[in-house]
Amino acid sequence: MTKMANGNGLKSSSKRLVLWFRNDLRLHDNAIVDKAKRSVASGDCKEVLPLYCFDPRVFQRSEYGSPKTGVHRAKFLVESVMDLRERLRSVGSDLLIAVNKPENVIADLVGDNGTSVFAQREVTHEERVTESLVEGILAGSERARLELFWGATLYHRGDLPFKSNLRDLPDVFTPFRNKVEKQCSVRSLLSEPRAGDLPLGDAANLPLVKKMTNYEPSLKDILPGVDVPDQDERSSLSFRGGEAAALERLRYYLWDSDLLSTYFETRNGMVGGDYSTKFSPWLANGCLSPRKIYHEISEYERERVANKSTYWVVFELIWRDFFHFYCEKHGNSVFYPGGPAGRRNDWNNDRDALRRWKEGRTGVPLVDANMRELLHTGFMSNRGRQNVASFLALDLKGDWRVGADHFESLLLDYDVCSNWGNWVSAAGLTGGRVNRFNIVKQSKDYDKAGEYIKLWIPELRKVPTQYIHKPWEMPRSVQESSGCFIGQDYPNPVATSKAWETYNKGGKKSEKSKPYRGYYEKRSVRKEKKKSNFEMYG
Ligand SMILES: Cc1cc2nc3c(=O)[nH]c(=O)nc-3n(C[C@H](O)[C@H](O)[C@H](O)COP(=O)(O)OP(=O)(O)OC[C@H]3O[C@@H](n4cnc5c(N)ncnc54)[C@H](O)[C@@H]3O)c2cc1C
Repeated sequence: MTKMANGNGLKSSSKRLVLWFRNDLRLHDNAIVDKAKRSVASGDCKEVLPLYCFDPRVFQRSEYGSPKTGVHRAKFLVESVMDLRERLRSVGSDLLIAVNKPENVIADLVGDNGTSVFAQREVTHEERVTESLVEGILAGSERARLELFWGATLYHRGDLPFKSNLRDLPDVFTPFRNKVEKQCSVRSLLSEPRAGDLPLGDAANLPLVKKMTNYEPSLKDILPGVDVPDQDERSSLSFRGGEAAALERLRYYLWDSDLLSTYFETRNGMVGGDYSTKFSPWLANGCLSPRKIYHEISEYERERVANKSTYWVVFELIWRDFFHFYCEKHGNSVFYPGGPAGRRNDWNNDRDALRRWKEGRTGVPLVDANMRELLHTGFMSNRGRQNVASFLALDLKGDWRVGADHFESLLLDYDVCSNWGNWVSAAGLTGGRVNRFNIVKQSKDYDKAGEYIKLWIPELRKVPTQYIHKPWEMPRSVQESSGCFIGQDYPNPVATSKAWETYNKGGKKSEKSKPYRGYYEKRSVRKEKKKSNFEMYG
């Protein structure tokens, strides 16, 4: 008998299973659910206690002073957890919910006849520390243990064509993609539980279990003193957490709208819900399995059309896998100032510039519009993320970790590997190529008429298109007629780059212009195209 069991009177005649949900808030294609189902079916256990803990450490302030989880993501998370409970109830189970550290809660749930705790394995520092703390607690009992399962990626960790410690995992995407596509296949989906597959058993009557299954979490419990803002009407999508909403979005994007078939052409947009899949918040919380998306796309390709667009969503999911495995390989160095490349730390700490970047007041419209969208909604397009990250790290030379931390705080789809991996890459610290974006060129290419800029920067609404990408060049008379005085209604740019001058005011490219004709991405596409039609920076 364990100390924990004695303390809490959780006596039971059968072996208990605690399903500790983390970033896997779904019933479909879920490794821990599948294993639990099989343990029950084989008679190995009769009590399954699904559990979710709102860990207070995840809601504290970061070392940079930001709330680690901002209000938009916290709301999405509560919705996701509540949806999981609904789905568990629909199969005759329930979800125990606590606002407490997992190691404390799990200690209280250990039964006196043996307990296994199943959880999805994570790869980054803080998550692994929590795993060790749970392990430490269970080590006090001979008959309790933690079992970790792989479940976050498209390709299973165990199927990778690399050494088990990932030392030979390529540090750049293309060789990684080539190898996994050639040598691995995506596993089939794990089946969902049916009624009775996950019985609470006798444990259902325990006071502690009753208390936790009756508990309805609210945002006030996990983020005390923080009010939930109304949804901004300019939001690209009305994101709602949970597996049900995730599957709805999947159905909409593939089957109801056929948007999948044009993804390649639309994916660089910035306005509205349809330009890209918007699967990321659900993927990050595990409400949607990447394998589910993959198999659904295969079905779509069989039934409707298979083209570059249908492939490209899978390609993006491989990017997601790449950063997951990259972060596992490189460990804590992805959080260091010099990144895995170990470059000397020469990032500046101009607080005013960093603050202006965060608030969307740099005076560079494409950057500001994106930063304001993030602040108000918790979302930003991939195009936007690439640009604001490049601007911070390579134009302002600001400490990229402040940027990554700000994203961590605000993003609805924050995923430790996708975020820190993309940031370390944007800062040029992976050892691979450095993608410095020409912000003005990008603005002209992807927001030609300034529709996106005007949506998020009302001060610029009357500015003629000719000046919308570089308002600091507006003559005084135009500032007057558009009701926007630079330095007064809208700031002077915190930084500019010589490269931005390489395009004429009308938006035409100056043929003689140096120092980087076109932005890096285009050049790399041309180079990569020689190898494959499907190669491009994601
Ligand atoms: C600085 C920076 C930080 C980022 N932080 C995150 C993050 O915290 N969480 C996150 O999910 N994505 C992050 N991304 C990647 C990407 O911007 C988002 O996944 C994408 O914008 C989400 O929108 P979507 O679901 O419509 O993507 P789609 O274009 O529809 O792509 C489909 C899916 O592929 C995956 N994906 C696409 N691009 C990438 C990429 N570059 N890296 C990893 N996965 C990718 C995502 O899971 C996405 O949902 C970041 C990118 C940058 C440049």
